[in-house]
Amino acid sequence: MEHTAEPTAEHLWGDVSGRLREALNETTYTTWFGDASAGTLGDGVFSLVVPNDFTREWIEGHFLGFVKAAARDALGRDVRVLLTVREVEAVPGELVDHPATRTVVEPGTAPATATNPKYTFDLFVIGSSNRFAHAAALAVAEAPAQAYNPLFIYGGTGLGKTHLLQAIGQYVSEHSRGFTTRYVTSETFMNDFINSLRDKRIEGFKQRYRTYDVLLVDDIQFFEGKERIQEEFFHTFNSLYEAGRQIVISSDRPPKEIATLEERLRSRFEWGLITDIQPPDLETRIAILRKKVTTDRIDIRDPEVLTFIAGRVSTNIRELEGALTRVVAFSSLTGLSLTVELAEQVLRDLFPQGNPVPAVTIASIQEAVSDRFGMTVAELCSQKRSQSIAYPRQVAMYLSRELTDASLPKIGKEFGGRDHTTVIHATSKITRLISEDRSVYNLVQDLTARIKHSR
Ligand SMILES: Nc1ncnc2c1ncn2[C@@H]1O[C@H](COP(=O)(O)OP(=O)(O)OP(=O)(O)O)[C@@H](O)[C@H]1O
Repeated sequence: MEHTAEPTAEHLWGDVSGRLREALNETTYTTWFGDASAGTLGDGVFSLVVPNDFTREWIEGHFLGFVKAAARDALGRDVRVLLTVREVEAVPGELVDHPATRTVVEPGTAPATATNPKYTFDLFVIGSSNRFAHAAALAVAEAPAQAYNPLFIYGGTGLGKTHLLQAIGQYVSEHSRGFTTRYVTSETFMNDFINSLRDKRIEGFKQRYRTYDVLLVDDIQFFEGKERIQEEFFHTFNSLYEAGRQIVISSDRPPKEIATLEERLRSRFEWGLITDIQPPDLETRIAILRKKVTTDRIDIRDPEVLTFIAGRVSTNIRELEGALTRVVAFSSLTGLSLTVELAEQVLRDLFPQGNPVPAVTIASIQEAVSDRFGMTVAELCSQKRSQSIAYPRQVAMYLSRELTDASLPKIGKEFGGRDHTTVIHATSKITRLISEDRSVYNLVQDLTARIKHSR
């Protein structure tokens, strides 16, 4: 860089990022530096702003030398490089699952769970197992508070409840201008309530939750045994209902099976429509994989590969998608073509044919992962955030999400009482790394095989 005066931080970052791009491969660069931006430059210190602590720790652990060297080359002298984490604030009215009261971004957590853009009606595959739930959700989205109110959708893990709830939210936001929509997990609702009590802002909480035109509450079974929050939800429900606003609720079981659900709340849920989602049949599973292949632009020439995967993974769509991801990752990492034989090789240990596999527990995953990394389960679940512990923890959270029935809040709780957004962050990060980094892919494959065979 030719300069006489001190360049700005932006100029320096422009130069440094160009050098990093050349030194690292494109994927690595995008993964770790794609969201970085220039901070400040002065007094011999260059600060670089990154989106979260996970990225900060990873860069510090792996690339700090690179960044320093690139900055030295660009400036012609040494500077200290300081990484800082970007502050994120919730945007009022945005369709996010994020308690607006919580502004502190915990290290290692995703700041806000922006609604997944893929959770739309267009990308939801209809089959006999979900036809009715889909039709009810669409009717509600087209005419909030007119078709079915409340709409209660229940079904086993990974069968598309969150997808449908968020599809309603996105549809209303796009088609009914002026309508306010909020998607929350029941855990977020509860945390929001608790924080408002603590901060003496309960009026604000009530005002907010009681004025949404469409309120979508996911995984309501989390309210089980929590009387105070059930009472608050009861009042929220009544206010919304009386004001002609739409409420949509999901749960892993029907209201009558949620033990200790207050009777008056249970009967409110029965005012509207209760519908279930069942595990998809083979045809639907193949159609879901086809849709995913098209959406993600995956190049699969042999259609038998999808039939094979759909035949192996039968109950949980999240697992089904996970199986596809692994097969595709293995093929692209090894350069081998995507055939049924390759899929069979990748899935052999993970989804053995024939004998039904007993359920995997979070505890068995924690044991296998901590054993592999030479640490104790207590350390794995501790509050420590160093990279050497955070990474195994994220792998274990990813496996818990993929291989067990546990909900996001439940997984967070089992890993030292963490927020469910931490689990979302961990799973999306590891999902991405699996297809980019052979060692991560191998690790996840080995661990899965070990966990499945240890029972
Ligand atoms: N019918 C469908 N068509 C396309 N994709 C689907 C369908 N059903 C589920 N999926 C996909 O399967 C994955 C799991 O679905 P989702 O998260 O909505 O399940 P869930 O029922 O909310 O599970 P949990 O109770 O564990 O939260 C998502 O990636 C979702 O997009």
